[in-house]
Amino acid sequence: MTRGPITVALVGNPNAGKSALFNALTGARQKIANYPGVTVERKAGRMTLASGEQVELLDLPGSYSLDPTSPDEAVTRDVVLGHQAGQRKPDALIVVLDANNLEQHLVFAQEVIALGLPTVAALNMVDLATRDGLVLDASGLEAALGVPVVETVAVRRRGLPELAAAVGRTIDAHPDHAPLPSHVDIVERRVSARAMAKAAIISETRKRRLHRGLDKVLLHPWLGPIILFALLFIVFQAVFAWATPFADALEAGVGILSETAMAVIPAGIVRDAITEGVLAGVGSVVVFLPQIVILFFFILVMEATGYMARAAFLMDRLMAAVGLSGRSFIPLLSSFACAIPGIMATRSIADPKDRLTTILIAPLMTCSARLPVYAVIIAAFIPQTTVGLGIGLQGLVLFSLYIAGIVGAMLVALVLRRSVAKGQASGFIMELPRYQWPRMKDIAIGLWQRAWIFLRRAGTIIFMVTVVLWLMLTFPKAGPGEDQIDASFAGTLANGLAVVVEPIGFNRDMALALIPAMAAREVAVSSLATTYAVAAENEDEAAQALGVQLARDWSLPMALSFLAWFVFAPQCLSTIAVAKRETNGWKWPAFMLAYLFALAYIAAGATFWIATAAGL
Ligand SMILES: Nc1nc2c(ncn2[C@@H]2O[C@H](COP(=O)(O)OP(=O)(O)OP(=O)(O)O)[C@@H](O)[C@H]2O)c(=O)[nH]1
Ligand SMILES: [Mg+2]
Repeated sequence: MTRGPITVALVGNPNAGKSALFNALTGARQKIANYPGVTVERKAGRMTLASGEQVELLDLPGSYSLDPTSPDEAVTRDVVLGHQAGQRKPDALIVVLDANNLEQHLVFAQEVIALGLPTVAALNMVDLATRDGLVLDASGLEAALGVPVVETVAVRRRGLPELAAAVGRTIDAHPDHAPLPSHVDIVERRVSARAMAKAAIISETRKRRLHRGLDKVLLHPWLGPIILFALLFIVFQAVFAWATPFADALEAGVGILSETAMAVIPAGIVRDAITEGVLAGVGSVVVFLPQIVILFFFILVMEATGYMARAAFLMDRLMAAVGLSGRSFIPLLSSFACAIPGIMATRSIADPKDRLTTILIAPLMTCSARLPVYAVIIAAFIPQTTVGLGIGLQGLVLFSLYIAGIVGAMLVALVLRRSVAKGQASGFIMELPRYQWPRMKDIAIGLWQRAWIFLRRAGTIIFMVTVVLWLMLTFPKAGPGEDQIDASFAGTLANGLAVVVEPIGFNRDMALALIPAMAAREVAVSSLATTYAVAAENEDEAAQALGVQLARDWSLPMALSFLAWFVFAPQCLSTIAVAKRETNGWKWPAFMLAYLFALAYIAAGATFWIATAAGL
């Protein structure tokens, strides 16, 4: 039998080091990088076997299965099965395994070996395994897989002659290709991958074992989500419990500034602008700095330790259930800071409908700008009691608001994926980073950045909007016996809007806060503070904390309905603008605006009427 030029193909999971091996074996310069999905098409090169025979070597895109979920995986399947036009089935395969992720990589390796082509396994990246204290048994693995296993370090060219020799021997030993019937399904392959990976370990350091044990618990199908939920719960408890002394100190500081302004600035418009607008308004927002810092402290620690990637892994299943892929997790997670970077991060999502859905639900993740709004209302209306087990009621309510946003987002995604953004969930497998202790310096820098963003917002947009609002509340001046707010420009507008929001329990002052809050969420707090300061009959009343004034003027159902509104209401105008840029038009931002307003209206209304009916 005559053979054409012999073709050997490199296959394996993404990021196994196939392209690095390809370059080392052929002298080519294929792009390699430390993330999955670098190679997206087949590339050919020449390599020389020990016999001096020249063979064609193919570098293929990484793949998790011969049952492809993406176009690049389809390339691999077509080449390996000989379905590629103008290309024979390869004469041999080199399946590349990452020694550090053996269990995961062996799943696909078994599927490849079952094809029955002459196959050699390259146990790659053994240098990293050795560094981490993992020693593997290549010959044991060879017996388990039924194909030669050669240890390699592609980037140091180690094991390459041995690999080429093994390939030559295997081709000679298998003159024809008789596919083995394969009755093994993916679940069985996973089980045997786990057994083989375990059996292949000769020795492992305690640290590595500890990390694996940690993953067993944290990624456990039901224990993992419970731990994640519990952790988040603790975070929100801490946001209230730890922040209180700092927030009180800041509030006292703002109070002192206000008194000083009263004392040194002669009565008049300038003093009012400073005390009612800047100090009452902007000051009421700045006092939430501690809460923001504490929330981001936890987020940064979870990211730095490697836990956040595991949370994404856990969430993948939930996301798939609503038709989203785990790729949406990171954009949605960033949206907890702010929807703008979140929406921009959706660029990493390949599927356009997946991406659109993620953009549309990103505003439902509770951005940090909403934290002051939640915190001020909760502090004013929810008693500082515990509900047993030392669980604070205030933290619990805050946690529920975040959960309400997430649940809302999942439900909306479910609907969107069955209507305007119809599509199937695509699979998502990610490499999990190593666990490590967070570096305090990195955390400190991250916190400083978040704090600075918050303070800069307070000093710019929140400041400007509040001052404009103060002007609109102060003019025109009320006649004798007239209410200053009702007489003002802002009050006139608010009274108009109040007609629309009255059915959901909002009063004039709440309606008034809604419009400027479109510029930045926190402005809802500063505008309430400014409104009450302007409306105050005397200086003592004006000096009262915002919380006291809210508790006096609002009922509990009103407060709850205001909270419900902010869970769903569309975010700031910048978010809408980014959505327009990322979707190339006004259609989707308009849709987003409409559905979020509708949801907010319904949720706030339902909350108000249910709370009222319950006698709260
Ligand atoms: N330390 C070490 N690094 C390696 C080794 N082999 C590959 N790498 C690195 O691993 C990363 C992934 O290598 P690639 O060759 O791009 O992986 P690939 O399998 O082609 O990945 P895809 O094209 O995404 O499927 C790169 O950063 C390589 O430098 C190795 O043996 N040791
Ligand atoms: Mg590659």
